[in-house]
Amino acid sequence: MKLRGLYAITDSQLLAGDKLLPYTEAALEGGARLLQYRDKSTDEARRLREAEALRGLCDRYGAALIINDDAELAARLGVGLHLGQSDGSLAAARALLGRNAIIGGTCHAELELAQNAVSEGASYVAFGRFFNSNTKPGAPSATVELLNQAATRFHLPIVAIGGITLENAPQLISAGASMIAVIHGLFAADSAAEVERRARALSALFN
Ligand SMILES: Cc1ncc(COP(=O)(O)OP(=O)(O)O)c(N)n1
Ligand SMILES: Cc1ncsc1CCOP(=O)(O)O
Ligand SMILES: [Mg+2]
Repeated sequence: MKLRGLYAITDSQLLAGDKLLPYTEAALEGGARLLQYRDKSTDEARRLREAEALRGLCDRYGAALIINDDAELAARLGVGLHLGQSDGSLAAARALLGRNAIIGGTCHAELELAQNAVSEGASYVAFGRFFNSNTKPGAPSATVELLNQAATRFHLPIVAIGGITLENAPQLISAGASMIAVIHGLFAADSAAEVERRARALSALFN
């Protein structure tokens, strides 16, 4: 699958109640190509159930599901994985999930972290946060200039994350982001119809 376009990431607070499935379906209907299940809870049974439901949705829309943090869950479902710097080894995840799995790594604002991720077999490297983030305000901040440098140096998809909206996304795409990963700017919405509208507008930036 070509890693380009909107990368939607779930949030257990924004999607509380019965919103997880209708809102993520709306994001997929609007054009999201990757969907990350990001749930920090320890309720294994619920996490498995929700991730299975999201895998079914992604299959229907020709998108790919990525599990945040949890290599075992990704292996169990046969889907992709995103790992941060403290979430375990990318190389071990690649060995576990196989050569075709989509595996991404957080690189904050450091090209050297991206170099390591590439060496360990990452499918994409993620930089950010680029703007003020409601979801993760304390994440290290990255600049558009860094994105330019990364795009010149690395020949694999580059994901930008952190405070991304329809207004500020174009500068990241111009600087070389292959995907924009969005939580609040997509899912902090009053209705599924609004999520779909936002996803469509964000996806159209890649046309
Ligand atoms: C696409 C993408 N990029 C970065 C992150 C952040 O991962 P991490 O640093 O492990 O932080 P948490 O998301 O686990 O809180 C991500 N999840 N997705
Ligand atoms: C997980 C993560 N890592 C860096 S910023 C961020 C949060 C992105 O969410 P939002 O789009 O709401 O800023
Ligand atoms: Mg993590």
